[in-house]
Order: sequence, then C-alpha cells, then structure tokens
Amino acid sequence: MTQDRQWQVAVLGAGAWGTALALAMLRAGHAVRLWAREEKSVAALNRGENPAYLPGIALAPGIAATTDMAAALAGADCVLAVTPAQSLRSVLASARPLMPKGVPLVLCAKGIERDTGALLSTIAAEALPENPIATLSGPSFATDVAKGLPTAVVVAARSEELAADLAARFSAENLRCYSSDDLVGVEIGGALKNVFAIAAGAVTGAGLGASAQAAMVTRGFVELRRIGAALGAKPETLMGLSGLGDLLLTCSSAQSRNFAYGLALGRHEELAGRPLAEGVPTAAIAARIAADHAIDAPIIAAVAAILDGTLTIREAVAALMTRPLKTENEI
Ligand SMILES: NC(=O)C1=CN([C@@H]2O[C@H](COP(=O)(O)OP(=O)(O)OC[C@H]3O[C@@H](n4cnc5c(N)ncnc54)[C@H](O)[C@@H]3O)[C@@H](O)[C@H]2O)C=CC1
Ligand SMILES: O=C(CO)COP(=O)(O)O
Repeated sequence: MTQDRQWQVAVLGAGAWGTALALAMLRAGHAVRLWAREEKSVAALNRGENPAYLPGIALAPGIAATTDMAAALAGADCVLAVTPAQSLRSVLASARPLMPKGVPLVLCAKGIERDTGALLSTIAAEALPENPIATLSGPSFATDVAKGLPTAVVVAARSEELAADLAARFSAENLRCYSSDDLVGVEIGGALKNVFAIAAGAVTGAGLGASAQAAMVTRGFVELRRIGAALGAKPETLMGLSGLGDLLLTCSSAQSRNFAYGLALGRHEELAGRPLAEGVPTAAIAARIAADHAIDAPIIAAVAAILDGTLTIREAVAALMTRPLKTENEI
C-alpha cells in the first residue's frame, strides 16, 4: 500500500467486531486508534489481547487503544462505529462534538433501533449530518477476521464513488471488500439475518430436524426480501453477501451468537447473561415494521412472540404449518 492510501482510522467499540476490524484496518496498512468504554479493555488491548471478547487470539501490535474518545477521533480520516446497534445513538451523541468534519462514518453494527424502528444510517444522518455515511456488512465472524482467515464483505454508501474508495482502502490479502450503492439494502440484510439466525438455532435446539431448518431459512429469506422491498432495498443486494450470504453463515453455525441464543431457547436453557444477540431487539421492531407495512412476515412475528414469552416454539410451529396454502413465488 502506498503512503497516500494510508489513513488514520478510528474504531469506536472494542468488542469482538471492533477489535477484529481494527486488526483488519492495520493489515490494510492504516494507523488505528480503538476507543473502548472500559479501562480494563484498554489495558488488555495495549498488551495485545482482548480476553473478554476474543479470548485466545493474540493481537498484532499497532492498535492504539484508549478510553478517551477525543484522542481516538482526533485527526481521523475515517471512523468505524462498532458498538451494538441499540447503543449507536448514544455513542454518536458523544462523538458529535469530537468528530472530524466531513470524514466518512462507517456503520458496522447489525440491527434496527428497537424503540423507533430507525435504520442505523438514519440515526447517523441525524446525529452527524456533515459526515458521509457508509455501512460494512456481510458474512464475517469476528474470530475469523481477527485470525486473518479469508473473508468477503460489502461496503455500501449512497455515493458509489465513496463505497468503491472505502472498499479499496479496507481490502487486504484476506479481506475482500465489494462495494455497493445500496446503503439501505446492505443494512437491512445484516439486521434481519440475525432474527432468522435465532430462529434457526431454535429449530435445531428444539430438535425439529434439518428439513424444517432449510424450510425456515428459505421462507425467512422471503420475509427479508419483502421487508427489504418495502424499505427501498434493491432485490439483488439481498441476494448478495449482506442478505443471503450472512443468512447462510449465521443460520448454520453455533459460532453465531444469534444462532447460539436460539439454540439455548430451543433447549429451554438459561438465556440471561448470554453474549450479545442483536436479533433479540431487532425481532421485536422488525415484527412491528412488518405489521405497519402490512407485510406478511409470520416467522419474524413468531420469533418476536417467542422472545417476549407470548408463544411457545411448539405453538409457533403449529401455527406456521397450518397457514393457508399459497403459491411459492408470492413476494
Ligand atoms: N462479532 C461478530 O462476529 C460480528 C459482529 N457484528 C456486529 O457488530 C456489532 C458489535 O458486535 P460485537 O463487537 O461482536 O459485540 P461485543 O459484545 O463483542 O462487543 C460490544 C462492545 O460494545 C461496547 N458497548 C456495549 N454497549 C455500549 C454502549 N452503550 N456504549 C458504548 N459501548 C458499548 C462493549 O463494551 C463492547 O466493547 C453488533 O451489531 C454485531 O451484530 C458484525 C459482524 C460480525
Ligand atoms: O454477523 C455476524 C457474522 O456475519 C456475527 O453473527 P452473530 O452476531 O450472530 O455472532
């Protein structure tokens, strides 16, 4: 990488994904400052580890971790927002007075704001109207990226030029970034797949079989496309990495925290204190968005009802299996 392509990148959020992306940015040749909420995370990160979120993975030297958001953001050419979706609004409110003017803000969380139904790009546009917004999504477990395993993601922005520039700057030997001008489509794919990953885990946990699993993921994908269409996503985006790609990954692997959450749900195990499962808040708001748009989304509605305790998995399956018959291609 030539010197003029080297950026100062600020990463806000030092959990599994923020740390993995900080490493990816280093590998792509950038200088990286990583903002963490907790002092103890900073001390560990500056020792080359993140035992709370990426246990057992040695971090290459070069990430400058800090709890001082002003120091993290000072002089940044680009900012990655990598805290959970439900905290984005408050994190960006803190960043607002410190944010370098005009630099791209790349949203890396996957979710929809539970209380308002706002997409993360809407929250960001309200909080930081002077910064161009992009999103990075796709099938990418933090541990895989942190270990430098080959991974492909998509970077989207309304400006095709910005998306292509970010994708080129973020790509490295083992991180291949495609670009897209479909910001909303990429966001929706990443947010909604988490709901189906919970459902897939629950199907497995409840012992409903591989056939049920495939049917659920396929029909879930129909619901994702319906909601995507209503919110302005391009259909082909949802057939790509952030959509089908991330569904394939997280609906088939207990490495996914959403799948693991569903697995615990299906097995009637304790749910409190589990790692972050973004699909939990997103299921509730996605069900409301579907209802508000009169979109038929029975799997999302079932997941939301199971999570709020008003439906059992057994009842959900019975209801889904006895819905009126229809042609398959009704979108
Ligand atoms: N872990 C993964 O494999 C991937 C995660 N993502 C997405 O990235 C986002 C973050 O996920 P992870 O880093 O994996 O989560 P995590 O649970 O590993 O870490 C979350 C981080 O955010 C911080 N945090 C939590 N609430 C906060 C708040 N209110 N204010 C400031 N900081 C706060 C925590 O201290 C922690 O450092 C999620 O939306 C997730 O869906 C996307 C792709 C891959
Ligand atoms: O989004 C992810 C991989 O693409 C990570 O999924 P989980 O949050 O379910 O672990």
